[in-house]
Amino acid sequence: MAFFAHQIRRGFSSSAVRNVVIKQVTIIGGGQMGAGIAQVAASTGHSVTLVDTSDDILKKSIKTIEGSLKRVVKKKFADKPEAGEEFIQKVLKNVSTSTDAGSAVKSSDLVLEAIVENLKIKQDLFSRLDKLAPAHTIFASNTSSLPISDISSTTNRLDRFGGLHFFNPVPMMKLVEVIGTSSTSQETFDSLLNFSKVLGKTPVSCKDTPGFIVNRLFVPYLYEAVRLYERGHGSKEDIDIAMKLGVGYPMGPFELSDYIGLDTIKFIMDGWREMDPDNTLFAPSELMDKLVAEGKLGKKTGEGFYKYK
Ligand SMILES: CCCCCCCC(=O)CC(=O)SCCNC(=O)CCNC(=O)[C@H](O)C(C)(C)COP(=O)(O)OP(=O)(O)OC[C@H]1O[C@@H](n2cnc3c(N)ncnc32)[C@H](O)[C@@H]1OP(=O)(O)O
Ligand SMILES: NC(=O)C1=CN([C@@H]2O[C@H](COP(=O)(O)OP(=O)(O)OC[C@H]3O[C@@H](n4cnc5c(N)ncnc54)[C@H](O)[C@@H]3O)[C@@H](O)[C@H]2O)C=CC1
Repeated sequence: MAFFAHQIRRGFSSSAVRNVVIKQVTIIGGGQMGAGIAQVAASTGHSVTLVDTSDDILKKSIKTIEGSLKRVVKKKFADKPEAGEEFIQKVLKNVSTSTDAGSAVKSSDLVLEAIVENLKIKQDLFSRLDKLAPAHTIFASNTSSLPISDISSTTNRLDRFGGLHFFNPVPMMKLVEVIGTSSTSQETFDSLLNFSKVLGKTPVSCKDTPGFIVNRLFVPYLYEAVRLYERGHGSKEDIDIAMKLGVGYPMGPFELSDYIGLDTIKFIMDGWREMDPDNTLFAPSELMDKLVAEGKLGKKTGEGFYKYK
């Protein structure tokens, strides 16, 4: 019975199309995440089109991919530098770039969006692409915090829409959260799970709830670390050391906040507070607000909780 209910929830029907085997991938957004996802997809034999708003940005994306591939190859092909170089060239051949999302999606099995974390902009993008992509094409978002059902609501492919949430840095982090809404079909969900596995990642199944699994637990933790520091209960350095050596996290909460970007973390928390103002887990932090207002957003601006220049 439980199994049956699950199938209904995912919109399974006997006439539904079979699972889509994902070979051609369009990734919209060539920033931190999009470039990383493109690299991993191309490294695992997919044909990737990376889309952004300008050729200059796309040139930077390819440079990032090249730099990251060099780091991967240094380890993977430590004794065979020529094979390593061959691997890099092969991977780069699998990636093409475009500033025209509409044309790029026409031959795609999967359109994965990793653009700015703004609901309206994501909705507009998918609404436009919905009219241009083939019927079988699956749409997915890499959003950190927005409901997938809100992003998909402007399309007519609710059954072929899900979430694929990767982690930064994508080439190193093994997890992918696969998110199904109440309309995502079982076939779509399975295709996304399979795709994650083919990328060499470990997928976990998530509901379309705020922050899915990881961010729902981790964003309040990062904020509580800042509040603990604000209360004068520990220095930033000691809190970072404590979490690294006490529970084995690779980065302490202040290092990780700077790495992700304080604006991103604050944006997520502000959104959740708006939805649930009485939840004390979502309480603000004066220091976080002040640093973001001053443009001290972390590593990317040279200063956040720590200085990087
Ligand atoms: C969650 C809160 C809310 C956020 C909301 C938005 C965010 C999200 O929605 C979800 C997220 O992504 S949350 C962030 C998740 N990521 C983490 O927690 C990263 C934690 N840090 C680490 O795992 C390691 O420090 C790390 C792997 C980064 C680096 O390793 P190490 O600490 O050992 O330092 P390194 O010496 O620099 O690196 C060691 C070797 O790792 C390889 N590597 C690192 N970055 C790479 C990259 N980008 N590409 C390819 N290879 C890379 C590399 O082999 C490096 O060796 P070298 O190249 O010789 O240095
Ligand atoms: N940074 C992180 O640690 C993580 C971020 N995410 C999510 O991934 C998404 C992207 O994040 P980042 O890569 O960090 O952002 P980013 O700012 O590094 O890159 C976003 C890219 O999208 C491009 N872009 C914006 N609007 C566009 C449009 N309409 N069409 C084509 N390209 C467009 C921008 O030019 C930029 O290159 C966001 O939804 C974010 O919440 C998810 C996991 C981790």
